[in-house]
Amino acid sequence: MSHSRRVRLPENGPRAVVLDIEGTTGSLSHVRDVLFPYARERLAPWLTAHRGTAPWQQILDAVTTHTGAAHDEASALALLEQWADADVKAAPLKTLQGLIWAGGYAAGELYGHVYPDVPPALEHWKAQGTSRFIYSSGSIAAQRDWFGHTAHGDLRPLLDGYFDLTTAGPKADADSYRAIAADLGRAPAGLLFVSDVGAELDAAAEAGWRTVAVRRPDDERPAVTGHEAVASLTPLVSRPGPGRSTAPVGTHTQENPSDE
Ligand SMILES: CSCCC(=O)C(=O)COP(=O)(O)O
Ligand SMILES: [Mg+2]
Repeated sequence: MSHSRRVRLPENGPRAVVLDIEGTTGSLSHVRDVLFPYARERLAPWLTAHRGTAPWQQILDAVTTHTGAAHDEASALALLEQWADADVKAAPLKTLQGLIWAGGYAAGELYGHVYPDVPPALEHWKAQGTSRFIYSSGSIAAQRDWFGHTAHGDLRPLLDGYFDLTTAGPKADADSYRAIAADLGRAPAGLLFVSDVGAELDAAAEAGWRTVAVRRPDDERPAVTGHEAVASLTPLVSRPGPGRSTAPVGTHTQENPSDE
């Protein structure tokens, strides 16, 4: 893996960094070994407990829309369980996982794992005038809960907005990065995407974005190739920037509207 000093944010013009969660800002194993099982064992109980309510109907409608075929609770549950078991990034599952996890955070049973280099990196970019966004397959509600419940405190004030499958599209699709750039009103060359997944980075690069691959030391998967690579966010913030302020614009889910 390279830890090259060539990693740089754009020198001029609007600048924003878009960060992945699982495997990048937070631990892959925490998502897969804690969050996913927590939701998996509660899929059926959640549907039973919420039967007939608006959120229950929203999930059934989402499964119907996603598959193009009508589903009742039993057939929707069967699909949701299949998707969960295969880690399929299907929006209806991601929405339901987020609803279930919300209960876990509220009960103090869950927390969002965030690596210690992440808060100072976000602080640095904020001070530098670089906008900070999250793009994850997890629902926006799940992303907010994750960053709102970390060992480093509530990190949401350090973030300008969130993108997910429903607002941007699949993460391995270049059109999703074009959609985010359009939403932010920014040229792709002024955007940096940081992720642990090569296919996502390839898609962002295809859309004209700058890319950096992350492979955390506790992550045993093979290194991502074809992109600048780092083991933490620290190399990305080692250079003092000119500090040009860039207000987020567009229809993305925006945090801190006065924070620019
Ligand atoms: C707290 S967000 C949960 C992450 C998740 O559900 C997921 O599938 C991981 O996707 P990512 O795009 O963050 O790698
Ligand atoms: Mg990831």
